[in-house]
Amino acid sequence: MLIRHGMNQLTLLNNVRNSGTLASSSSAVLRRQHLLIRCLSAHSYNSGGNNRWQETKPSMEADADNILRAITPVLDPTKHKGQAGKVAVIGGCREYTGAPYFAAISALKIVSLILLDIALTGADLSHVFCTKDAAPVIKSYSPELIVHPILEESYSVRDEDKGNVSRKVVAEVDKWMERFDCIVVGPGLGRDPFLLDCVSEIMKQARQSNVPIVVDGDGLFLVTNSLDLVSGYPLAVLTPNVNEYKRLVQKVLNREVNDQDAPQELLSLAKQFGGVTILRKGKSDLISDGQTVKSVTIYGSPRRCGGQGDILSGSVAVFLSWARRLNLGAEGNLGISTTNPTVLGCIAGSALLRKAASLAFENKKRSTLTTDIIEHLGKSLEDICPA
Ligand SMILES: NC(=O)C1=CN([C@@H]2O[C@H](COP(=O)(O)OP(=O)(O)OC[C@H]3O[C@@H](n4cnc5c(N)ncnc54)[C@H](O)[C@@H]3O)[C@@H](O)[C@H]2O)[C@@H](O)CC1
Ligand SMILES: Nc1ncnc2c1ncn2[C@@H]1O[C@H](COP(=O)(O)OP(=O)(O)OP(=O)(O)O)[C@@H](O)[C@H]1O
Ligand SMILES: [Mg+2]
Repeated sequence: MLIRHGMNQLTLLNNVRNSGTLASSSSAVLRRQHLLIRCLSAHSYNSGGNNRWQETKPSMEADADNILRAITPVLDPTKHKGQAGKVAVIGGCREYTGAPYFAAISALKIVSLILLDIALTGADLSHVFCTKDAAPVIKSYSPELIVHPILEESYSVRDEDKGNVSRKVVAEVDKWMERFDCIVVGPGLGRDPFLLDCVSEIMKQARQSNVPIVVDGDGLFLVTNSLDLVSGYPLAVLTPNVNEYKRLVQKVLNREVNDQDAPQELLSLAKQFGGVTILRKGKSDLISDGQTVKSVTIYGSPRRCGGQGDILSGSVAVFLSWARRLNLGAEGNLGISTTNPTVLGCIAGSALLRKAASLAFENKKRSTLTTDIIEHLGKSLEDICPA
């Protein structure tokens, strides 16, 4: 019965997707999909209630599989380059070249999964803006990524040149900004003060252009020290790990992390940030936009190899772009919580990564590496959303 119910939902969603873009679908189809999404979001931890974490924990779990099916576009032979989504990663410096690669290649792999002919359509989908030292290394990992060696660290710029160099860096990224569906700021960015100043300007430009921003890694270090960069921006997503979350709570809520009431604390943090979406990574991933809290507890992997967070940030960038295109809530009759594309993107990204990590661990056990998990992203999506 459960299987049949799942298949009916899948058929419904596939029908919706096959009927073309949502904009061109009939309003009846739209309403059906909205109803489904509303059902998916019916159980959540809402800011209005007095519920406590312990009481609501089971019902907070997002129906991640159905959300993934709802927001993943169908394989479409008519799609041309760029229509599947374009993501840019701002990160990569002398110390870290793996992190931006993991984020960018994950985004590219997921986007490619909905394109029939990657040779014709897959190029130019995933960009990396990094320092000059990091660029040749990142390029050598993958010829499919477009790598821009434009960021500068303090050691390579004289004080008197900093103004000019900064303007050049920002203009170079801005040239591309309109083409991106989302930017990911921070994987392997490092913490050089001059570089971070330039990245602050890039974030301001993205915000001005209404481009969603996923902030991870050292981007969170930057944001924790300059809250205004994302505060009140509904298209911002923060993806803190345990340390990054601790620093955010200390800075914004002015107290230590309280694990006894994790959902309420996350809700307060997102609210205090003016409605940005925060994905708190951990044994289970918790997601809040200040209105609602959802959890993803799908079994992942017991291996904690570095780089899984980077896969997550690249994946969230793609899924939130797809969710945004659905224009959920356009008819104004939806529940507010999980119709937020940034929340949907986080749920989908988290679920996909955890499933891929679990598949990789089945094969590689203790020797599982981040690259093995990336190899399983395709199967992980295929299992939920068959082509
Ligand atoms: N293979 C790679 O290239 C990887 C790089 N990563 C990147 O590594 C960076 C750090 O991420 P973590 O998750 O380790 O972050 P954490 O916040 O857990 O930092 C790790 C430790 O290093 C210290 N630290 C880091 N940079 C510092 C600096 N410039 N000055 C002083 N202290 C510093 C922190 O205070 C902390 O004690 C991020 O940019 C992240 O994206 C990770 O994503 C893992 C994979
Ligand atoms: N204890 C855990 N058990 C199961 N899964 C976990 C656990 N901790 C984190 N994860 C999963 O791993 C993913 C990455 O989280 P993690 O905390 O490792 O990020 P990170 O430290 O930023 O990673 P990175 O090394 O890429 O910087 C999250 O989506 C989360 O679901
Ligand atoms: Mg990280």
